[in-house]
Amino acid sequence: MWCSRTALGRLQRITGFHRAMSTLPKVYVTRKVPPDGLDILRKSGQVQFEMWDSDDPVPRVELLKKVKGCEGILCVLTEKIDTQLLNAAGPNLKAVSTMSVGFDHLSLDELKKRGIRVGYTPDVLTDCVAELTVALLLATSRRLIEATHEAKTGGWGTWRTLWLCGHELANSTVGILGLGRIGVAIAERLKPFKVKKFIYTDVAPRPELANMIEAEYVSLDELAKQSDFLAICCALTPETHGICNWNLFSKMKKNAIFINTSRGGVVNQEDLYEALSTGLIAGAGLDVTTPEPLPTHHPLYTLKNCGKHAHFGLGGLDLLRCRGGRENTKTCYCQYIHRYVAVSM
Ligand SMILES: O=C(O)[C@H](O)CO
Repeated sequence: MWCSRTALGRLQRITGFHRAMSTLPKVYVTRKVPPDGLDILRKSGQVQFEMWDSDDPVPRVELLKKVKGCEGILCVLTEKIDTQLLNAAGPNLKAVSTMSVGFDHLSLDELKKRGIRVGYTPDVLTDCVAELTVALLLATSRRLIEATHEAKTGGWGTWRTLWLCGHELANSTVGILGLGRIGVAIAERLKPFKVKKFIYTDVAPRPELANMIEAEYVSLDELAKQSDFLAICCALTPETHGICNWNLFSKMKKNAIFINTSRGGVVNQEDLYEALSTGLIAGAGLDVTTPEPLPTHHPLYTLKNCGKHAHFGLGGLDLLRCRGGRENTKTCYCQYIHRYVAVSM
């Protein structure tokens, strides 16, 4: 059902001309978004919109039908905004806005070619992803998941000298692949654990960010060789797709802990499995995988040294986000939808 509040007087002030409700630009919202955000869209009087009112993704066939003739699409990261979808939407489409920090599900070249404006939500998750990365890093290096399992299944026998010994952050070198806001936020949180050195790699040095955490720029090879803990924080792009592969793992230290909170696609999972099962690296903490969720019979689930958070998948971030700062997140979403309305006109 298409909904709108015409607020025609306001609309006339903004646009300078009268537009009947039926001619208001159509926006398709591909997922249930927070009510406050939706209210902004509703009250703007600038658009009529329809929303897929569910927490589950809209089926592709339905999506292709619904976007037909729309001027705006407000989507989330499960919707591939590609040539097929843009063709289905047709020439009216002026703006696509995604409620996500990552935008690897958008075909940017195609959008650019068609002159369609793009919005996304940088910053809204910086703190929660940094917290989640630290949580995964500590859980993996301190073997919390393994220890809980042992305690619950009777494996906790007498005290043994080296049983379940973990890996210490104190005096360690922490590597960051892809230094952006999230990488900086992770380093800021890890610093009090007495980390000796932060190193990073990216397409080019980023001195303004690196200075904030006194991080040294190194090559990818050096990052692999020197890191005791390696946090993957890069965006998924054609260049980073599968960048964490055998070549990288084989250069890492045997005691290294690998943490991925970016996108599953940056990791070659077969290579990661080999690296973990043969003891090439000590452990991995994964928030993201390919696919999501990872099938329950996946080999990674059989490994003790793989602290997978992936059964939460991306929902895991939502969970933490709600715990960590619900109000703040709501505000950010609303600002974002506000921006969307501005962009769509
Ligand atoms: O890109 C994002 O916004 C996050 O990965 C969602 O959880």
